[in-house]
Amino acid sequence: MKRPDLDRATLLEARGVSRLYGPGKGCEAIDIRLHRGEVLGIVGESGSGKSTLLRLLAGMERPDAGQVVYHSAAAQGRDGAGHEGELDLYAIGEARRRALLRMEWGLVHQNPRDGLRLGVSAGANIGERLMALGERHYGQLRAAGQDWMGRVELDPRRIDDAPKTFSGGMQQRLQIARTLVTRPNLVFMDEPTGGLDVSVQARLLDMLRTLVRELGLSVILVTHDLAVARLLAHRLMVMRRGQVVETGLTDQILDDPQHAYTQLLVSSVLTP
Ligand SMILES: Nc1ncnc2c1ncn2[C@@H]1O[C@H](COP(=O)(O)OP(=O)(O)OP(=O)(O)O)[C@@H](O)[C@H]1O
Repeated sequence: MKRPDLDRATLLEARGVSRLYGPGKGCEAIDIRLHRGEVLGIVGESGSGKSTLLRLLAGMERPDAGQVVYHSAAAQGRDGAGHEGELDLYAIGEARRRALLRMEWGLVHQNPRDGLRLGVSAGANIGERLMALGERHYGQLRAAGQDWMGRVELDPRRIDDAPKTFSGGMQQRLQIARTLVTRPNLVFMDEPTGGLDVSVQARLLDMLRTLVRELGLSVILVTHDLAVARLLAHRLMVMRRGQVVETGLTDQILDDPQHAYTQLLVSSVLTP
C-alpha cells in the first residue's frame, strides 16, 4: 500500500524494548517508530517474537527493559505524561493502560472469539465500545451498529443475532466493526486473516484495506503472511529469534530483501 505523506508525527515508539523467555525467545532491544496514518507490519516465521512484541506495544505485557511511549494528544499534562503528551506506557498505572486500550486504541485478535462477546447480539457488540466512550442514546447506538455492519459487509438485518450464529469470517468482520466503530487512534492487529479459508481471507483483506485507507488508520499489524503484509503495510519490520533483522518500505523489503533471512523468507513464500 502506498504510504501517506500527510502527517508524519510519531504516534508510538518502542525504545530498546526487551522481554526474553529464553535465549532467542521473545523480543530483544527493539526500537520502533510508528507514524500517524501508517501501517507497520511485523513479519517473521512462527516463534520469531511477533506476538510478544505486539503484547509489549499494546500495554498487555511489561517489558524486562526499555520503554514504550505513546504520543497522545489527550494525555498532555496528565499523570505519567511527559513532554508534548508523551505517555510512558509502563510508568502509568494498570487502570490507565486498560482505559487506553478501551478508549483510544483497538485490538483485532486472530480469533474473533477473543474479541467478541458471543452470547450478546451483534449490535450490542458494536455498541459496547461506543457506550464506554459515553454514548447512551439507544437510537444512535443502533444506527451505528447497522451502519458498521454494512461497512464490514454484514447484513444489518442480523443486528439482533448473536455472533455465535455467524460463520468464522462473519465473526471476524464483526470484531473489526466493534473495534473500528470508535475510530481508534491506534489499532493493533494480530494475524487478522489467520485461521480463515483462503477465499474468505481474500475478501476480508480487501475490506480491511479499504477501511484502513478510508479511515487513515494507524496500525501495528502482526502477520506471518507476506501477502497480507504486502497488501496492508506501508513499512515492514522483519523479526528473527526476537530481533529485528531488517526494516524498510514494504515494496523494498519484499522486492529487494537485503538480509539473508529475509531473502529466504521472501523466496520461500513468494516464488511458486
Ligand atoms: N508467556 C510465555 N512464556 C514462555 N515462553 C513464551 C511465552 N510467550 C512466548 N514464548 C516463546 O517466545 C517465542 C516467541 O513467541 P511469539 O508467540 O512471540 O512468536 P510469534 O512470532 O508470534 O509466533 P507465532 O506466529 O507462532 O505466534 C517462542 O519461542 C515462544 O514459545
